[in-house]
Amino acid sequence: MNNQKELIIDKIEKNFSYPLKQGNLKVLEDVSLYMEVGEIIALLGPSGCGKSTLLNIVAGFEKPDKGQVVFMGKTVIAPSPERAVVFQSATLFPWLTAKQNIAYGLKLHKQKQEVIKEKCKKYIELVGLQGFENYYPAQLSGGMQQRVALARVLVLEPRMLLMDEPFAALDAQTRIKMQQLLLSISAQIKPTILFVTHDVEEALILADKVYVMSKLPGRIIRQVEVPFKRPRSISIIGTNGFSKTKREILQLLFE
Ligand SMILES: Nc1ncnc2c1ncn2[C@@H]1O[C@H](COP(=O)(O)OP(=O)(O)OP(=O)(O)O)[C@@H](O)[C@H]1O
Repeated sequence: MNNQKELIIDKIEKNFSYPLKQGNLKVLEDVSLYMEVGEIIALLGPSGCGKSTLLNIVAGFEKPDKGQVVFMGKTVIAPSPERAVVFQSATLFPWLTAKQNIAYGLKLHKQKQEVIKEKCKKYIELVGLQGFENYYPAQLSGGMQQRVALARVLVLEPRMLLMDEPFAALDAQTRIKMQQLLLSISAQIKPTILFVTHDVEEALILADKVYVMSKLPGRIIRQVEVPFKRPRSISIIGTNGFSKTKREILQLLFE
């Protein structure tokens, strides 16, 4: 990774609308977002405020009406493995084992067999999937499937992870385990992460900064600095700083 202060995204995206039969639906308005290398940013806002749309624009799936996404000095014009996306549902290939799912992208990029073997081993260990390599997705729990989905993108060593409510479908206990896993991955390989959630606690556990969005059309109404240094653990929950920042964000959301 480059120096921590490098600007990774310079997003000067004025507006974004979806064309509908009954007229354009304005989804985003005057949104600018800046990220530094290794930083975790949470995008938090009410349902339907445009969080996923913003993430899709950064991923290169959608184009802004005005403005641009600049990533490592270049304008984003299409999706790239450098900006890997993790969705709420793991979307694994059901006919491939966990290991084969993880190796798939490397094979597609025509990597050498020994490189595939070495990288799969590294990332299977990183996400804690040892012993489950040869299981098929249907034989794995929801949390394990999300571990495979995470390893499948990490193995491509992207500069940025775009995560769209990746833990929202999991039960509360598994969700906490996955948050701990992401904190540990962040401490070990420091990927830059844009994380969409509508869970205030999740945003505070994971992020360095929380961008709070308004209702539709989505605008960024506040950038909240999370007052906890890294490495961090979920023991920050329940501290005074955590409760105070949570209250501040909830007030913004309900204003
Ligand atoms: N492909 C599309 N065509 C038309 N409208 C869309 C499309 N995708 C999303 N929308 C609309 O754009 C708005 C923003 O949707 P988006 O999914 O970005 O919100 P969100 O904040 O991620 O929501 P949630 O938290 O519920 O997932 C919503 O009103 C949604 O109905």
